Amino acid sequence: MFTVTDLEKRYGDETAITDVSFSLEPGSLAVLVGRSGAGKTTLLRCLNDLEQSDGGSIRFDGEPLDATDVALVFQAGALLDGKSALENVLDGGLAREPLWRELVGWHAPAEKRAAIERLHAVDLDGYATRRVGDLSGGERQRVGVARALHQEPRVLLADEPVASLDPATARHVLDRLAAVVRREGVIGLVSLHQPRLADAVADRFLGLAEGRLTLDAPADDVDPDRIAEVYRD
Ligand SMILES: Nc1ncnc2c1ncn2[C@@H]1O[C@H](COP(=O)(O)OP(=O)(O)OP(=O)(O)O)[C@@H](O)[C@H]1O
Repeated sequence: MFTVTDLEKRYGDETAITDVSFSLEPGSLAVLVGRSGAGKTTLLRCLNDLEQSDGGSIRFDGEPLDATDVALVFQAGALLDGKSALENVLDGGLAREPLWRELVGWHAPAEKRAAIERLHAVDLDGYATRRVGDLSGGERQRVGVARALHQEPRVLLADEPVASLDPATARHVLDRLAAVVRREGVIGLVSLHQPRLADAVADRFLGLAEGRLTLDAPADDVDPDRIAEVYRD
């Protein structure tokens, strides 16, 4: 169980998030919703250790979370365009490999097999040797998901992973992400701005309003009116 308790983050005098507490189960995808400025990115950055929180705790099965347990899905633009899809995914596992292997571009066969399996999981069979710079937005975003999975995280985070995609492509990327989260028993937390898409993939909803958690419920118990409330002034 992934447990966040009383998390707080301030920027100077401004409180970005406060009193944020929730728990998430392995193998489920939680969707984080909220208006612009509600604190979604701040929360995800605190969970990924990109920001130092000002209070509260983040634990996994009662133990403080190790930064290597958490992976953030790279935005498509953060991938290395000149490298192949497979090389970008392999980069996700660099922490497990000696530096010299990366320098000479040689990866252990087991790592390569695992990386190819990650590409398969996001429907990118046959794309291993394609240059990422030549892929479409949806394909690149799926490489980003495969790369994050190759870190073998316990917690997978994504900040608006489909913001720049058309609705059908966005749905496909999210469906693949949800499927691997469920199959691999990872804890998934993604922020989304499109309530319809959120409804299609979420196992649980978290909603932030002005830095406070105002919604935390299984998706089956949340109707569109309840989500609209999170966005209300
Ligand atoms: N580095 C920063 N320095 C100062 N204030 C910040 C910083 N980052 C975020 N904030 C403030 O914290 C609050 C929460 O911002 P955050 O980016 O987390 O919101 P968000 O819900 O992700 O918004 P959006 O949907 O627009 O991305 C906002 O008031 C924002 O202006």
